[in-house]
Amino acid sequence: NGHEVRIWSRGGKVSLSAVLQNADIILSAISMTGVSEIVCQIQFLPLSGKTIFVTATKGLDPQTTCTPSQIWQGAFPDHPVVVLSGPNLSAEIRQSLPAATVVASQNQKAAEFVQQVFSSSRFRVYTNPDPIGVELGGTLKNIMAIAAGVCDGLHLGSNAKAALVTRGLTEMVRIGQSWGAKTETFYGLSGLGDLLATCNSPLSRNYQVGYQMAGGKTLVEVLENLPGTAEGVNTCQVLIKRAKEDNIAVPITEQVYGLLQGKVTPRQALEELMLRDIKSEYNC
Ligand SMILES: NC(=O)C1=CN([C@@H]2O[C@H](COP(=O)(O)OP(=O)(O)OC[C@H]3O[C@@H](n4cnc5c(N)ncnc54)[C@H](OP(=O)(O)O)[C@@H]3O)[C@@H](O)[C@H]2O)C=CC1
Ligand SMILES: O=C(CO)COP(=O)(O)O
Repeated sequence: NGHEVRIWSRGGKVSLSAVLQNADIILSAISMTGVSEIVCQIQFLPLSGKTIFVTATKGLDPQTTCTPSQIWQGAFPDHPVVVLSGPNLSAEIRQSLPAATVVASQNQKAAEFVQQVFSSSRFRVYTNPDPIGVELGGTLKNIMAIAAGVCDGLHLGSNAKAALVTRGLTEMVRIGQSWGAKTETFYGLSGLGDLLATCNSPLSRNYQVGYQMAGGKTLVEVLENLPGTAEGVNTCQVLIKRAKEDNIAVPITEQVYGLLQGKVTPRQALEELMLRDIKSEYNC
């Protein structure tokens, strides 16, 4: 959009301090494993008092189970933090194909500023006042995308896929409700929207993990050749721990966890889900 953009990565030659100097917006798109470390580094650097942080990471911190925006906000309580999340497969964005996304913050003015900065004829940006809901949508759908990859890898058909994605959304809503997110957020772009994109696209790394494991590869073999991060693998571990503590039913996540741990085969995971106690659609 004609803005001055400075990019930093740990392998580059520019210093983090020079890149951040007087920035209106600092957008972090690093994988979950690096978030706490970068937050710590930035805490010691001089920033403009007006800087807005935007976080695009989709994951949960293994130690604290915090979301990335909670980590940023905890470290920078006087700066607005905005979550950017949506059905945004990067290979399609790179081709200038049209896409939409959500920017969410407790600070409405900051969200509107970020919306203005990022909106273009190829990228339609909506604001939302529920950052935790938007963030959890993008994060939890990664587990469902692994399951969807398994479903397609086993050639289980369209009925099975529709059932999985729909029950996956129900599971995401249940977790979100327990963590203080708004239910309606999960029916928007950052929830259902991202779920549809990643559960149906081989471009999704998380989908690829499930698809290739259904084809007989181990997790280690899949990750060796995967381009980039499949956040769902770590998110699944963190969520299992947190769901146990909070007593939330997460049947699909449990089967994905068993699969990733090598404790069940894709077919066994399917059987477990199909043979659960029969119940009302409204019950978990
Ligand atoms: N908000 C959205 O709509 C979307 C969000 N995402 C999310 O964005 C995040 C990144 O995805 P993606 O770019 O595909 O992943 P990649 O694995 O391709 O890239 C991860 C990046 O994080 C950097 N990184 C990791 N650890 C550290 C660290 N300790 N210090 C500094 N940098 C670090 C890596 O640096 P290096 O190259 O040096 O290893 C790399 O540049 C994920 O959480 C993903 O889920 C993805 C798509 C859309
Ligand atoms: O979050 C994404 C698109 O919205 C990217 O999905 P993957 O991380 O599964 O590739």
